[in-house]
Amino acid sequence: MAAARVDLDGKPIKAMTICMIGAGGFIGSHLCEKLMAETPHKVLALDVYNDKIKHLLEPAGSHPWSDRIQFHRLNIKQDSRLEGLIKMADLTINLAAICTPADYNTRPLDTIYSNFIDALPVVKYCSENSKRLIHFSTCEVYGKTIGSFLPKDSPLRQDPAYYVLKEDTSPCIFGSIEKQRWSYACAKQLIERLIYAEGAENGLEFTIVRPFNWIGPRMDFIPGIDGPSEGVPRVLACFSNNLLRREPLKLVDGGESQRTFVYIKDAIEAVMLMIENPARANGHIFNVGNPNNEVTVRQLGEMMTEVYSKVSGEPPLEVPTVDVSSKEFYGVGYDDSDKRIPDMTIINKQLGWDPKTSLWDLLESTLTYQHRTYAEAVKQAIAKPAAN
Ligand SMILES: NC(=O)c1ccc[n+]([C@@H]2O[C@H](COP(=O)([O-])OP(=O)(O)OC[C@H]3O[C@@H](n4cnc5c(N)ncnc54)[C@H](O)[C@@H]3O)[C@@H](O)[C@H]2O)c1
Ligand SMILES: O=c1ccn([C@@H]2O[C@H](COP(=O)(O)OP(=O)(O)O[C@H]3OC[C@@H](O)[C@H](O)[C@H]3O)[C@@H](O)[C@H]2O)c(=O)[nH]1
Repeated sequence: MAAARVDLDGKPIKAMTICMIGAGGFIGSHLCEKLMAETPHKVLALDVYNDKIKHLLEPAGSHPWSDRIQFHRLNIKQDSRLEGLIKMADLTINLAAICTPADYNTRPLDTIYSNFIDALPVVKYCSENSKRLIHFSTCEVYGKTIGSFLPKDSPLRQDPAYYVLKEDTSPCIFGSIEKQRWSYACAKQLIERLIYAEGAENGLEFTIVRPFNWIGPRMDFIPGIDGPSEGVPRVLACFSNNLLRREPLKLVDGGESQRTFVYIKDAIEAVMLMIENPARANGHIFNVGNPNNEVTVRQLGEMMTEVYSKVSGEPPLEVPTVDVSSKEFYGVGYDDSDKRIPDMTIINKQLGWDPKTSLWDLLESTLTYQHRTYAEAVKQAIAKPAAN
């Protein structure tokens, strides 16, 4: 298996050691799984939690990859082991971040520290030790589309030039400072600029990834089951929680915002190409999303209701959705990206990557997982509310 691996230019791929920061999260867990199952690479997995990668780590010594993955429980905010681990690796991948919108306006300081200040030493150690860095940014750096500022009935709103998001030409458009929603996007933008400058001035070999709503199994948590009862995760987990509890799905401000969703397994293929094709990936910023999977949040809710009914065998609620204001749901300072369609030209040209999975198919496999993993626990929690 390992001997046959070649890169996009037909050259053999050498086994490498990867320092993966935030390896215990949603994306990290899928990336670790893929690296263990299909490559000879070693992973130094850094995180404060490891629940989502426990199946790869335990029981110790029982997997064919046991000697290729090592978990290091550490907080990159304050841990002197960080530089040593980066030095031991050929490549560092930084996924660590606060990246849940409910936090951006309610914990703006933690959000800014996590996405900018805490990422600084990682960039510095990579630059000083001449180590390659793949840094996870976000599609939120684009903010709002130019088209959103046009009059509602302007025909220009139909012109892709006013809404398709391109790495090298689209501006970054955020709301005013009191709209603290943008604390995250702004911090991510500044760390992107810093990494880019390290590349330009000090020769840092970097790749920046801008994920566009990657979704799939193990994303976030179900409140009161494997996360805090009052916690507000991202939309996939919010809607899954509502479906599992047979509650109407809450549509923020009418559910009019639009998103494109990409299946985590498709997106991980793109990251693998970046890891194994440094000559094609270095110095680039890549959108990673699925422009064909665009829906409004309302349409997402309707589709998830239909798919969940199919996979669970339960009929949908008579009133499947309810409207809620953003102030009520997220608090003051919330704002939203109106529309997010990634331009795919650069990733397609450099890495030949295209997403494959339709929204219906990715929801079917993801909601089958949600149902199998959580339905019983949710039922028990509902039956014994006092114990929770
Ligand atoms: N999932 C998406 O669609 C999406 C979209 C845009 C951007 N991103 C970016 O991708 C990255 C990963 O996202 P995810 O969806 O896997 O999120 P996640 O929250 O599931 O994973 C992040 C992981 O980082 C860890 N972490 C955070 N701070 C840390 C610290 N100080 N020290 C050590 N570990 C720390 C967390 O414990 C968590 O396991 C983030 O940078 C996020 O901004 C993700
Ligand atoms: O229960 C809910 C949850 C969310 N929503 C809406 O659904 C949309 C998507 O919300 P999500 O929480 O998934 O997150 P967003 O797409 O707004 O941002 C995400 O995008 C990229 C990443 O950087 C982050 O993971 C996150 O910031 C928003 O319009 C939100 O208002 C609901 O209508 N109801």
